[in-house]
Amino acid sequence: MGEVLIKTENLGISFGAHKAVSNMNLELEEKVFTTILGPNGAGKTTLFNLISGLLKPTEGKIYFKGTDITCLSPVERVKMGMGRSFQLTNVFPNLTVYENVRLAVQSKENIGYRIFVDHRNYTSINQKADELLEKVLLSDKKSFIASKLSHTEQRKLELGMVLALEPEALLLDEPTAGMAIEEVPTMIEILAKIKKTGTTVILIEHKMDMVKALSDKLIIIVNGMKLIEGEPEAVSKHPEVLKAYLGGGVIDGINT
Ligand SMILES: Nc1ncnc2c1ncn2[C@@H]1O[C@H](COP(=O)(O)OP(=O)(O)OP(=O)(O)O)[C@@H](O)[C@H]1O
Repeated sequence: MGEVLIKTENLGISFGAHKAVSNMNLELEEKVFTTILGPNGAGKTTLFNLISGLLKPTEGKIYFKGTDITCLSPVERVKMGMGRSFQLTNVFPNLTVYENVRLAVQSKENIGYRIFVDHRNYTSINQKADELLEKVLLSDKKSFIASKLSHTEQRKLELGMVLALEPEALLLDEPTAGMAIEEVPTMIEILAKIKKTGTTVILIEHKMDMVKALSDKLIIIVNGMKLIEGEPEAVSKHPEVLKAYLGGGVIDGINT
């Protein structure tokens, strides 16, 4: 078992009388690709919002590499090594693909506001930007204006920008949302490469091809609570999971 990177202890949040996430105890280990599954409204995105600091819990604690981060801001969590995609909100639409990624690399290097910078730094930034574009299969779109990209390409760009922050833990909320089914394999290819580098990925995803191809571990959430977790094969055969999803089709195909 690897080191626990993210841990939640009795984590919960209520919106008025509604408990969107409750009594959530998770241990997410480094280098493990974990997929969070659950029906619509189960609390998956809310859980991500809690982990990444966009929402403050009404109960419980969150730890990152053993440090209590419950009260830290999202930016402080990013600095500690947590990366999260934000559904295209971080892409600058009027800049080129290359400029977008360069800016993300620059922000990581913390030299964004320096006027006089050794040109060797720029060479290294350019090199990193090129590598990232290759990783997300966008090298051929480098000079395109971001707003002119297809939706799928924009999702890839967004991913490249999050990767520029070199996160140890990468939280991805439905990276294939809005994509045509034939475009899913390219996202699987990109995430498989990221997985190979040893990045810890926590994914929320409904597309079962993707879940099956990448997950080492599944966590099923229903009504804001963890129903079960474990290896995909075992989880998909668990009677409680079959009962919870009977007719829902949410886990169709995991064990085929
Ligand atoms: N800011 C908020 N205020 C009030 N209720 C909220 C808020 N955010 C989420 N909820 C509620 O919490 C519940 C969980 O929502 P959440 O978006 O986390 O579900 P989800 O599992 O991500 O669903 P989906 O798969 O549809 O994205 C829902 O009932 C939702 O309406």
